[in-house]
Amino acid sequence: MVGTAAETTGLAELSANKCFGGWQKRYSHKSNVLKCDMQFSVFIPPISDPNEKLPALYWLSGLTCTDENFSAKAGAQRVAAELGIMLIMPDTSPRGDHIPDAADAAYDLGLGAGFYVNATQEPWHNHYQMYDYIVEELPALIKKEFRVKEKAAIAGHSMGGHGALTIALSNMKQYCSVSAFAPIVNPSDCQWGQKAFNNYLGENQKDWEAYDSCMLMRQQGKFLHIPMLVDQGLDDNFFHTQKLTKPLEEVALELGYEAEFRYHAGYDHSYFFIASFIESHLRFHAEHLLKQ
Ligand SMILES: N[C@@H](CCC(=O)N[C@@H](CSC=O)C(=O)NCC(=O)O)C(=O)O
Repeated sequence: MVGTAAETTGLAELSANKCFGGWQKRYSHKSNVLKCDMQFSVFIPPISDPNEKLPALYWLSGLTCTDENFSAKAGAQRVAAELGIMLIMPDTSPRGDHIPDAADAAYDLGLGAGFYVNATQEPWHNHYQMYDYIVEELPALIKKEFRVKEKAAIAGHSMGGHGALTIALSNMKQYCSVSAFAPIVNPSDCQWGQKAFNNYLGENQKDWEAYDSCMLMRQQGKFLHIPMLVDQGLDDNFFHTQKLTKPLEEVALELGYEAEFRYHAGYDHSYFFIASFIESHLRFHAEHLLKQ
């Protein structure tokens, strides 16, 4: 189907590499939401029945990443091919010379650090609408260009784990399952999150609650449930300082929200950690994706 609606979406294929019987591909397109050209990567598993809709998993990457870190480093394609899961890997911020960046080009604000929020503050709000891009614009494009099942799974790492959890907890009917590696779960109470939220959302901390997993689980988790898996390395140097994983587990325990939190001795914050456990995340999501 790719290419048939290229004129209307501005979708262009940048690269295609055969991989485990499927295809690793990269596309660019015009984003109306972010007001810039964006790139994203996909892995399309080997397809036996072209009429069947593919189960799809969105992967949200962390600070400094593009759409390419996960496809190059996580080693997810072999198991995604076996399970027949399509992987969709967006970029982490709007891109281009006209896009505002941190004044000092800091790695934790601006380009590569969109935090999956809809910014309300100058100079960010005109382009930094990553929440709407991930929840609405990109899925609409994917559904137009590929045959995918109605509900997707969503996963991510660190800032991307925060994105996956907040998006899933706010849109439990759109996603079938969520998982995260070393997610920032309480951004309102750590340096990375406070810096981003002060800049993108302003000083009123009430406006931060819609993007804080702990707060969202308290608000939504009493009434609704989405299957959740979280992995955390115990040698992760950001574990305590950036409020990764543990505060959300505490809320889940308090509410009786069923979710699996796993801690792994010796693992750090890197893609080596992700590569070590990505297979079980894919199998976890496959179970829920294939129920549709
Ligand atoms: N450069 C920074 C840390 C940057 C970093 O560790 N980025 C992680 C995500 S951290 C949270 O969102 C990452 O995925 N990097 C890309 C990679 O391919 O490893 C520092 O020096 O502290």
